[in-house]
Amino acid sequence: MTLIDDWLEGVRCQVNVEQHIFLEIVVDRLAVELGLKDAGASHREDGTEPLRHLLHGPPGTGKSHVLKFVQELFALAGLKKGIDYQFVAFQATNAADLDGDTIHHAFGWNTNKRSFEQAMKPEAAKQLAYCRWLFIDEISLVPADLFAQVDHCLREVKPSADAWKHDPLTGNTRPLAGVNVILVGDFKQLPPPQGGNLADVPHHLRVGPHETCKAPDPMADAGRRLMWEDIEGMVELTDRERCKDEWWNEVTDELRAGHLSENNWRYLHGYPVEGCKLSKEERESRRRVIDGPGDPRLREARFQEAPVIVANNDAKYQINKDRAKKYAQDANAQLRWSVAKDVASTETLQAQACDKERKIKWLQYHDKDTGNLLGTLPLAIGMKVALTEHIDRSEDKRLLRGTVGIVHSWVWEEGRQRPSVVYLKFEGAKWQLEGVSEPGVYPIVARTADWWLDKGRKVKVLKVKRTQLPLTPAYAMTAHASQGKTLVAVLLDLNVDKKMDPTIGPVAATRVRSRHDVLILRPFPDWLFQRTASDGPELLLQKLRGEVIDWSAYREARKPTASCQKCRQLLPLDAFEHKQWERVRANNLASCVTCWQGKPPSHRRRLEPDSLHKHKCCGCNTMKIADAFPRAQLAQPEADMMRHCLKCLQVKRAEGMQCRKCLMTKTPAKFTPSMMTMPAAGILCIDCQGAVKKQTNRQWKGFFACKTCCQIFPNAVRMGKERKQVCSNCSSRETDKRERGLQTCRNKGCKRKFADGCSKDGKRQRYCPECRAR
Ligand SMILES: Nc1ncnc2c1ncn2[C@@H]1O[C@H](COP(=O)(O)OP(=O)(O)OP(=O)(O)O)[C@@H](O)[C@H]1O
Repeated sequence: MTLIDDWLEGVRCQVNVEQHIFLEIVVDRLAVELGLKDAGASHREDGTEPLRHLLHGPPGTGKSHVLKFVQELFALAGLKKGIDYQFVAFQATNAADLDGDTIHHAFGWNTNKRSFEQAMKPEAAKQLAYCRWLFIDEISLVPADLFAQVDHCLREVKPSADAWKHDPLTGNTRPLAGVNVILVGDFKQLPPPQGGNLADVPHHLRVGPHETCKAPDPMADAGRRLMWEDIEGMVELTDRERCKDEWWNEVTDELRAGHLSENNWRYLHGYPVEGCKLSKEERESRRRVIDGPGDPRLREARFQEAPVIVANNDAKYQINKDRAKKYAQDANAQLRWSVAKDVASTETLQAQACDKERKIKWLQYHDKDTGNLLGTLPLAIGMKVALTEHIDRSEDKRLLRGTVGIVHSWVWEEGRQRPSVVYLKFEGAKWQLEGVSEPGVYPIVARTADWWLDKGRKVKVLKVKRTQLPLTPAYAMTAHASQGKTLVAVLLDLNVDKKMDPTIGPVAATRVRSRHDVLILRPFPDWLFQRTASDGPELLLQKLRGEVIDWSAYREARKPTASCQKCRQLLPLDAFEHKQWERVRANNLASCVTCWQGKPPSHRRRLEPDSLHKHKCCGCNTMKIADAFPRAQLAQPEADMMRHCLKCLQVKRAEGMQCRKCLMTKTPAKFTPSMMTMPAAGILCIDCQGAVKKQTNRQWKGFFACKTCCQIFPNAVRMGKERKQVCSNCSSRETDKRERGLQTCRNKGCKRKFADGCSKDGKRQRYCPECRAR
């Protein structure tokens, strides 16, 4: 038994079973590489291949926790951090928590640019040339294009002589240049704000082998391909270690799945729940939405210091300022404002007046627009502040962006707008600087950064230099910044914009150990957290678990196909015009755009967001977009339990359909084609349709004639008002909503409604008066 085997046995009591399985895999690979074990004796199928694994699990299952043991193991094995192995994360705060580095710094890249041409700093390239292990934490936040760049750079810097770079059988360079890469995170948490989500389905799987169109972002697609094809295995952690509160775990699981139940939503708000048998105390403990600023729970010590987790930077900026003022008031400390100094460049001075008034306006700009330096920074002794820049990357200190400290003291000369130095105290730090009285105290001085007034332009010209302390009050943080953290208590704002990713909710709510550590600052609508996120993460996990995925069914669910009556080709829905696809949805023959217009379309039809909304088919149990279902199936009563997609209906009804009038089961040939898509209660055979037609109007009781398709149906599928009766096949959004005398402007960017009118030559106007005037 080797030393590392002993170590593995020793840590068994400090990690759970699943975490131990992961450590066993790492130990196994390490033993093979160190020559302590023969590759043939490895537990893995192919012991000679480098390890490319994913450590996945919901929030608080101890993914980062287990990485600390890996660091311990590597130190024991004599591996050097930064040379033999690297622990990296995309966000500086996650890197600091891990005692690691940011991906950008480890790879020596500039943070502003992302391209294959971006040159690495020579020192970073030298270090990576020896690297055998790369651990990337919070992988869901890593942009797909950046991951492709990681692969590209590793291939570049690894020397050809590296024993692991090439596959000895094929001679090809291995993915990620043969480095052992462990990705750690949860793809059901927040995706990166830009650069593409790694868990999204790669282009070739999404469009299928017969499509020739290129991926919209080839670099992001390269990253996704690497993730989907070259990461070979996964260890899934499921035991919640951070939070043992069962009810709170149930709520966060519901938020995560996008199915917040009505009962739990009502409990959170303190609304009555029908049939609730819980004790008064239990119900009260479930009420997490506060009554208002006067709620006594806000005065509890843990919530006085708790950060507010918000969706975006604007809210963070405002809350930080307000709470800094409140802190100074409550602590009876003097609040002083450090005012930034802005110096406009010559180009800016030539372009606009940079007088006092303008500069005061600049001070109110968001720090994200002003080089991460606040215009006015509130400061009080004892106040919590966070760094907005990396201050000290040294191994023992790791004072990276986002690290929180407390204002210890400052040197502020009379009449100056900024202190010359602010001393911050970092709790728990063991280091002590020379000439400083206490451990963990670090001097922060003002920095200068450039920002641009014309930030949105391709070539920025209007530069301003800002000097300010790289600090911000630390009373609020975005959900992105909170990901990966364990916090004592949090205040949440869940009433987010509907355009925000719904995963904001579960990420923010899972930072604490129990429901008692959370307060929600205002009521929120339940539907915000009843929206499912993209299906990519679940499919990726299925693939890594080794489950078989039916990709053609996946494609059919996203983009149903139909054959064109003229060219007889099987084409996706965006190859048909809207009206023609509506015919497909009613099981009628339809023509593709090319055959309909007589020439190929200049572009594919863009689908309406409503038609992309997914529904579950009760036949094949697959989530499919609305356009994959006949309108009649979506419009029927209790559609959730009854609806069937076009494909399932065709299979189901091929054998026979029962007529509602004569109650006989007949072959589909005895019905008009559109009867195939009707709910069972709306089916009438051709003979019975004829029989009803022959009756006088008074005897039509129970039946009606559709005003659009003129067929006779049982009343069960009647839609619309008295004089506009249509069948549920023909009912469409537009029919009901169209307003008489108004038409929509054809300009795609406008789409304004305007009163019908004709031009002087008698032709109907296509554009609204504003667009015509332009
Ligand atoms: N086996 C364990 N025994 C005791 N405590 C544990 C164990 N595993 C994790 N923890 C504790 O649970 C908390 C959450 O762990 P950790 O931050 O590693 O979770 P995570 O899966 O990385 O969460 P997130 O997805 O939010 O980043 C930490 O305080 C950690 O110390």
